[in-house]
Amino acid sequence: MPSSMNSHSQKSFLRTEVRARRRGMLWQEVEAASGDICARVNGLAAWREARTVCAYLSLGNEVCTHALVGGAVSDKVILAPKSHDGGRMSWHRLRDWESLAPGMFGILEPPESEPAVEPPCPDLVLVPGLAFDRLGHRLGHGGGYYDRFLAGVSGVKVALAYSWQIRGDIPYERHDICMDAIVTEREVISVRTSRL
Ligand SMILES: Nc1nc2c(c(=O)[nH]1)N(C=O)[C@@H](CNc1ccc(C(=O)N[C@@H](CCC(=O)O)C(=O)O)cc1)CN2
Ligand SMILES: Nc1ncnc2c1ncn2[C@@H]1O[C@H](COP(=O)(O)OP(=O)(O)OP(=O)(O)O)[C@@H](O)[C@H]1O
Repeated sequence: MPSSMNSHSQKSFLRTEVRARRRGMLWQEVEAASGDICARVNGLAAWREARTVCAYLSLGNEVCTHALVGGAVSDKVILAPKSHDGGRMSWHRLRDWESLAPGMFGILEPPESEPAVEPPCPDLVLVPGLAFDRLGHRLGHGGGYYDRFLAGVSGVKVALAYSWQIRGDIPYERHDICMDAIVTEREVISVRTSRL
């Protein structure tokens, strides 16, 4: 990446590269790695002990959260987001998979009948992203959705990523919120061990 770029241009440059690589993954790769990643999440005390979890619902070739989240709806309060204009998300109880329908961005969202939980106060948040570094910096799609939300969250922030999404060259800015851990198919990267 050209080092003369400012962090805004560097982010756009990296987004294009990472999106293309992720779109090129085979579904078998997505499934296999997602299974390994979710098994690692299941092994974390922070996950097992969490009563309320804010979880992203995966789209396309993102690390698939459907099995992990679907398996937890009976013993945790799972909150899933609805995206709104202006980079904001509201969080709604996920009760059953059948009631979900694609919303903005084509991502599955809870129905209008499910009221927003405000504030959501999660013990743990499952965070999506395009790329991360080992210090917990995150590159997202650029809407500021997760930065805005996470700025007010005190629960443990756990990102899910393929090991190739861990890089040393993530541009970051003051508003970017760091992850507490990043779980890949190969390892759990604990940025702040005390929180896991
Ligand atoms: N699952 C999920 N929910 C999220 C995010 C996210 O990254 N993942 N976002 C985080 O900010 C916000 C929405 N922003 C988004 C912006 C662009 C794309 C997108 O273009 N995704 C795919 C294409 C998906 C497909 O295959 O149809 C891509 O990366 O190629 C997704 C979400 C809020 N909710
Ligand atoms: N806490 C915040 N309050 C207000 N604006 C914010 C906040 N965090 C980020 N933003 C704004 O959101 C925009 C996008 O930020 P950034 O490029 O870091 O997004 P991202 O983390 O890649 O996106 P996303 O969270 O949607 O995946 C920026 O213009 C930034 O100023």
